[in-house]
Amino acid sequence: MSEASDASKEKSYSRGITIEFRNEEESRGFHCAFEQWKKEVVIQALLKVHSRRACGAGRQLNRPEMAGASHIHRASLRQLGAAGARSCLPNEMTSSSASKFDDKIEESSAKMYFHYYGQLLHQQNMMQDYVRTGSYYAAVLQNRTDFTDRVVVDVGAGSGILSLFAAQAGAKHVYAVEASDMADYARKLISGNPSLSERISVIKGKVEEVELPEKADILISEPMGTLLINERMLESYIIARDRFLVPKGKMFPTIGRIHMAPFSDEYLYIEIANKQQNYYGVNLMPLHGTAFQGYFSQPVVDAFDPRLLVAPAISHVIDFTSAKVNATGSSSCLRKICMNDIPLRFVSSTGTRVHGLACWFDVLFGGSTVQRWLTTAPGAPVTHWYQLRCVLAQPIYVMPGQEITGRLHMVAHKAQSYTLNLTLSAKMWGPGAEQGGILQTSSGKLDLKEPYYRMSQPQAYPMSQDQQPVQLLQTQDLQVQTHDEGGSNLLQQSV
Ligand SMILES: C[S@@+](CC[C@H](N)C(=O)[O-])C[C@H]1O[C@@H](n2cnc3c(N)ncnc32)[C@H](O)[C@@H]1O
Repeated sequence: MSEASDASKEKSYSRGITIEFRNEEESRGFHCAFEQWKKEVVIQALLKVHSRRACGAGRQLNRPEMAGASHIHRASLRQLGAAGARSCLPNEMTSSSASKFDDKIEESSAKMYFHYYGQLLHQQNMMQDYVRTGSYYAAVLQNRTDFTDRVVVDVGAGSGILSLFAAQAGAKHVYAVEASDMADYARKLISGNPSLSERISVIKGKVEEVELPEKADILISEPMGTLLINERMLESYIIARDRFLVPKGKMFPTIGRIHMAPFSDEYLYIEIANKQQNYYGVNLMPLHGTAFQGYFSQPVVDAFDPRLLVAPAISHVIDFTSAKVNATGSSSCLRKICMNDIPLRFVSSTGTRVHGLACWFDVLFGGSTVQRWLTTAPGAPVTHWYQLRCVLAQPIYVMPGQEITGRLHMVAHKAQSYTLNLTLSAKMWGPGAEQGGILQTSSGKLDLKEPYYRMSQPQAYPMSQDQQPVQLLQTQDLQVQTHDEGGSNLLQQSV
C-alpha cells in the first residue's frame, strides 16, 4: 500500500465524537486530564524527533538502563559534525547533540548515581531534612511574585516536591525534569495533587539532553552536594540555565558560597591517626603506612562545635547566574565549578594545634520579595549535608595572632566528585615576621567521593584555659572575604 493511500485511510478514520458529562466537575476533570495528555504527547514527539535527528534511530537514550549503549550514541553524534550538531526542532528550539553529561561523567558512576536517586527512600531522606525543604518552601512561597503566571523548570525534580511548591506559588506551568526512575514516582505524586497537577509536566531525562516546548522564566533546583560541589550537579544546573532560561530569568538558588576556616580537634585527630593498630591480637603495623594515608584522604562529614574554629571563616562565592563555560573551550567543565583554586589566609585567634580546614556552604534564594539563605554552618540547625573537615596528617602549631596561609585546590573528576588538595602553612610570627618566612607547612590530598561519615551531633568540647571561645561565626551578618573569578582578588563583602 502506498504512503498516499495510508494517509487517506488514516483520514477516513477521523471522526468527531461527542462526550457528555453529568456535571461541571466531571467536565473540568476530563479537560484537565486531556490537556495533561496533550502536553505529554507533544513533549514525547519532540524527544523522538530529537533523538531520531541526532543519531538516526528512534530509541530512548536518556534512560540509565540504556547506559551500556550510550557510547555508541555519543560516537555517532560526534560524526554528525558541526552541520548536524544543532538541528532545528519544530518549535524552533535547537537541540545540542553531544551530551554534556556523558562527556563529563563516567558511565558506571552515572548508573549508580541515578539508581540511588531512583529510590524513594533516598528522596524521602532529603524531603525530611526540614531545614532544607522548609527553606525551599519558604523561599518559594514568600516570593510568589517570582512564580505567579511564570514558566518554571525544576532541574533534577526527584519526587517533584519543588515543582509542587512552584505550582502552589501560582506558576503557569512547571517542567519537572528528572533523569532517574524517580520521574515515575513524581508523576504519581503530582497526579495525586489534582489542583496542581494540571500545571506540572514531568519529563524523564537529563537536563543536558531533553527538549522543552518553551523557555523558562525561573529555574528551581536542589543541586547541592557535600561541600556544595560534590555530585557535580551544579554543572547541570548551569547547563539548564543556558538551555532553558530566558535572559535575565531568575534562579532559585541564585548563588552559593563555600566557607572555610582552620580548626583544632585533638579528639578527631587521635581517632583518625590511631585507627586499628592492634586487631584481635594481630599487629596491623605492616599495613599501617598505607592505611594511615588512606584515612587522611577521607574528608570527615559530621556536625562539629563552631568553637573548634581557630579563625574567622573566609568564603568562596559561586554565582549560578553568571558562572561560565570553561575558558579553554571545554564545554564539559565549568570555570569555578570544575576547578576551584582558593587562596587561604587566616589569622589565628588562639594558640593551638591546627588539624586542618573546616568547610560548609550556604545558598541564597534571591527572590524579589524576600532574600533567603539556606545555611549548613556549624552551630546552625543540622542538615543532612552536615559539615566537612579536611584533616591533615601533620598538624601545625600556631600562636594567637599568627598568620595561617595556604591553598585549597579542587579538581573535578569523572566519578561526579572532586580531588581536594589542601596546603596550610604557619607564617613566621613575632620578631622577624616581616621577612615573611614560613615556619611549617602541611599538605594533604583528599577524595570528596570517599568521605568518612562520622555524623556525630555537635558536642560541647572542653576549652583549654588559653582557648577562650571567640565570636567566630555570625553567618548572616558576617564580613566575609570573597574571591573574584580568578580567585586572586580578595574583596570585602557584607552579606
Ligand atoms: C538532590 S536531588 C533533589 C530532588 C528534589 N528536587 C528535591 O529537592 O527533593 C537531585 C535530583 O536531581 C536528579 N538529577 C541529577 N542530575 C540530573 C541531570 N543531569 N538531569 C536530570 N536530573 C538530574 C537526581 O536524579 C535527583 O533526583
